[in-house]
Amino acid sequence: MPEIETFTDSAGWAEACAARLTAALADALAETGKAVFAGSGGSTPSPIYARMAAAPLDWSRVAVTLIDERYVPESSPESNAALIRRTLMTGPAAAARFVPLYRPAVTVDRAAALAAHALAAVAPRLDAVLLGMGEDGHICSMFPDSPTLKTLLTPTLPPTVLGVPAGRNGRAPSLERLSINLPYVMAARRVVLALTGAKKRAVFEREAAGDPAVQPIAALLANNVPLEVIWTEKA
Ligand SMILES: O=C1O[C@H](COP(=O)(O)O)[C@@H](O)[C@H](O)[C@H]1O
Repeated sequence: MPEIETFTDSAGWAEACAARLTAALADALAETGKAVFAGSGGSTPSPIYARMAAAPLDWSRVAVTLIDERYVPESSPESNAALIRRTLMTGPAAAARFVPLYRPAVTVDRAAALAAHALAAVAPRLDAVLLGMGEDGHICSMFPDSPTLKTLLTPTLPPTVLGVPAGRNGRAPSLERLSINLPYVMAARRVVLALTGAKKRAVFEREAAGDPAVQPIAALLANNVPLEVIWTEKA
């Protein structure tokens, strides 16, 4: 079980997450002259993004992408791209280049192939990754019960982006999705998992000990992803 770094205040939690991620981007900029950040969507990361946006990085040399996306255009309130543009890519950070996962293609699988191609051109390796986790244990768009889960969790594939179908019979996800796969996370320079709330902490602790073939968190740990788990009771 990895250490869960615990913060009693949400500001300290957001600050700690942002500091780890921007330090990884600064290291990459110093070593290679460029850096790639992949962020999560959902309700958790906005305070982290607000703090990252204030970091004194040369954002013009940073590429920003997503760990997963709903298969919707940026005009949709479900769009993770819209969230990250609004909360991270502001002020000096607006100079960063955004690499979207969503593409208005004929199918979600075709869109995933186009996104994988675009991402590979700028990011054979991600320098800083911010993961979130749903209360059902999904990370990225690796949903328990999804037919794409096994492929997304196969550690021997090359890093790529895959289409994820909507769940059937009321199961998550409600929309088609796009997701990076486990090898992208495994190859990353630094990976932060930002958790909030007692329920997610309990899910994490339970899933960490689970079957890596069907539980994303267990798969990350089994494949030695250097996960930095940072938790606070309330965001
Ligand atoms: O659908 C998603 O959910 C997870 C968790 O979201 P949250 O609202 O519980 O913070 C998120 O990490 C992922 O990027 C997003 O697409």
